[in-house]
Amino acid sequence: MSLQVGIIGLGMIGQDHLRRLTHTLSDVSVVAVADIDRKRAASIAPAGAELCDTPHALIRSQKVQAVVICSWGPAHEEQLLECIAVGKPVFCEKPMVTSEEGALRVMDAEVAFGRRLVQVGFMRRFDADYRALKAVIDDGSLGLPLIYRSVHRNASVPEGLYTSEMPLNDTLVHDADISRWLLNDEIAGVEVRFPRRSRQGGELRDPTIVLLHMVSGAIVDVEISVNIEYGYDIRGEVSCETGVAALPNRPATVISDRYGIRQAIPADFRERFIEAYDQEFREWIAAASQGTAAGPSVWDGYAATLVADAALRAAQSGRREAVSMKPKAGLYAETSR
Ligand SMILES: NC(=O)C1=CN([C@@H]2O[C@H](COP(=O)(O)OP(=O)(O)OC[C@H]3O[C@@H](n4cnc5c(N)ncnc54)[C@H](O)[C@@H]3O)[C@@H](O)[C@H]2O)C=CC1
Ligand SMILES: O=C1[C@@H](O)[C@H](O)[C@@H](O)[C@H](O)[C@H]1O
Repeated sequence: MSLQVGIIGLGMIGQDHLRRLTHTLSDVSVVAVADIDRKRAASIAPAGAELCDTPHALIRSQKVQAVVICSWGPAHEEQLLECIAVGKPVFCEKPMVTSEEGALRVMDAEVAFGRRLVQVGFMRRFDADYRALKAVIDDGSLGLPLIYRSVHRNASVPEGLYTSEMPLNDTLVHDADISRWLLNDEIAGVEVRFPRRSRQGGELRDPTIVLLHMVSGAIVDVEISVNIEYGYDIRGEVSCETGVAALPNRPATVISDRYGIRQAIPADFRERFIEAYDQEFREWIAAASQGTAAGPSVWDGYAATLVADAALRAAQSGRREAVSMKPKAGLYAETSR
């Protein structure tokens, strides 16, 4: 029987995930939806799906075996805690939560439950190119990783809705997570620098440079630019002791014509990571069907939250700010790597 899923939040990414769960992937059916914008939910709900008045009603619905959370970040904690309270597997979009205290509450609840239920939406880990890059680092043929450059460029962000804090507490979480995963390391400290401001973003403080100091001593430098205009551009390059491994540009048709040689650039994350999101959900469906979760865990969501908090502090202080994690619970021993 297919996994009966309920989706909370049917905005941009919720609709994209609804499409893949209803049209692309197998062994799954969307049986319920909820959104504080009821009209939106009603207009988007697939035929036959229950339109729930609240996330609470969706999570408690007898029909729903597993939950997908695509609401705004500040709503995630309450919804996650409720899923854990009823023992339902849950996929939660990033950011997992928006405070360290919130991350610890979710972690305590899952640890007390005694089994992993939560997968966090760090889709880069499911991307074939990032997986190939990690395989090269892990096989050790280039020696130890020393420096990782992570470039994260968005064509644009919604004016007025995307604030100057968001490069650090919304966008950076992907680079922080992929750095930990690629380098098999944890983040010990964070520095933030602001280069010349781009005129593209109006009042927005953009771009941003973040240095992530890893426990091993490796350093990650992250460029976050959110108004680059030409497309969505994600790059990564790992300098190791005896070689360099780089993430390829997205394979796309190369056009040669009178303007030169051109390769299309993805418009946004939905296009660039379309297969990664599909694979992320394939693996989620497989684990949730067994009543559990795999992939990026609450521990990883907690790590990303601490890094976001440290980055916000570092932006204020101009200094390196420490990231200090609690000891890892046994439940998360097998995850992250
Ligand atoms: N992994 C990824 O690449 C991406 C992740 N995201 C994350 O997904 C989440 C949603 O982002 P978007 O779809 O871009 O936002 P959005 O604003 O387009 O959609 C959010 C939807 O959730 C609903 N909502 C908000 N609070 C709610 C609540 N308490 N209960 C029920 N419904 C609620 C809103 O009415 C709206 O329909 C965010 O956490 C965002 O960071 C977004 C884009 C890409
Ligand atoms: O999660 C995402 C967005 O919320 C965020 O705003 C973008 O910067 C990221 O690239 C995208 O993956």
